[in-house]
Amino acid sequence: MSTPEDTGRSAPPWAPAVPDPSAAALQRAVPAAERLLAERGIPEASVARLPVYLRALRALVERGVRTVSSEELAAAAGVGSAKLRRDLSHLGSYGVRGVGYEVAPLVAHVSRELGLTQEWRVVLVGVGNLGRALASHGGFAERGTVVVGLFDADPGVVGQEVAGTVVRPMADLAEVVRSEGVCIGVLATPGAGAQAACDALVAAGVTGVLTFAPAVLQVPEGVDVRKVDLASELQILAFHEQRKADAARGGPAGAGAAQPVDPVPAGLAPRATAHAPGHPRGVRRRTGVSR
Ligand SMILES: NC(=O)c1ccc[n+]([C@@H]2O[C@H](COP(=O)([O-])OP(=O)(O)OC[C@H]3O[C@@H](n4cnc5c(N)ncnc54)[C@H](O)[C@@H]3O)[C@@H](O)[C@H]2O)c1
Repeated sequence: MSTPEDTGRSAPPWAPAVPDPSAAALQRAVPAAERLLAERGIPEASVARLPVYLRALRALVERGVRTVSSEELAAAAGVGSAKLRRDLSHLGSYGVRGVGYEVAPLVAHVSRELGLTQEWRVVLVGVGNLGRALASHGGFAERGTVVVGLFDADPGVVGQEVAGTVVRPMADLAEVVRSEGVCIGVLATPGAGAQAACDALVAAGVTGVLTFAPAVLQVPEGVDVRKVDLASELQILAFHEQRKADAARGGPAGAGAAQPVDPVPAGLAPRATAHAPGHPRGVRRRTGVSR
């Protein structure tokens, strides 16, 4: 692939396009990553790498670095430089030959594309061990999100103060989502209560759900679910450790080497972010694989 960096094409204008009213409405209603996928046709894998680039770029800003080559930035982000150039070119962001990328403008550009220049208001449902830890996590604000409500179904939990916020009953959820302009909900309930809590979030008007619960959630078309699954991630690592151990013993699994007790299903390959566009409208979508 001939890259603009190689051909010396200059950087595009950084100024944001003036949004028309419908685009502005869409921006409020739909998570930024979905916009990148749906409107711009940017591959999901590329969108998923943008936060990684942003983290690496922010570290460069903190070190006072003003420009960075694609090779340096790719190394900092842990990807190949050709992939990085291709990903950033999807945003219309091209390095300049002999200079690379200007760091600060690129931070602003990627942040804007990821919707991080606006504040995303989030509610959290399920204020147990994990929910309390998440609510107390200070990193949300740095990433452009702010938790505006904590909710739980247990009357014994409702009314407690967690990280400076009083836990509210589920009956208040719809009102808070509406009045605070919330479009993202975080689920930290046990698996058994997850679908009911997810349904409550969706009924309240939430269109993006981040779930930590070990459950397959069903949501209507137009609602995005991302699943954080610690157990599966560990299982994937264990699978790869097993393969490395097999290779070190000089043969593939099966040549006398121990087999994984519970091999990782193909759909759980590392970084699997299957995007399944084009679901028939109105059909509830299963979310066994994180989107
Ligand atoms: N994904 C991960 O990496 C990861 C890591 C740790 C825990 N977890 C999962 O997170 C979940 C929470 O774990 P925990 O240790 O905090 O559990 P917990 O029992 O301490 O807390 C769960 C809370 O959810 C509330 N709840 C249950 N059903 C509800 C519903 N329908 N609506 C609203 N609130 C409801 C309960 O009242 C409780 O306060 C579990 O499913 C656990 O498996 C996931």
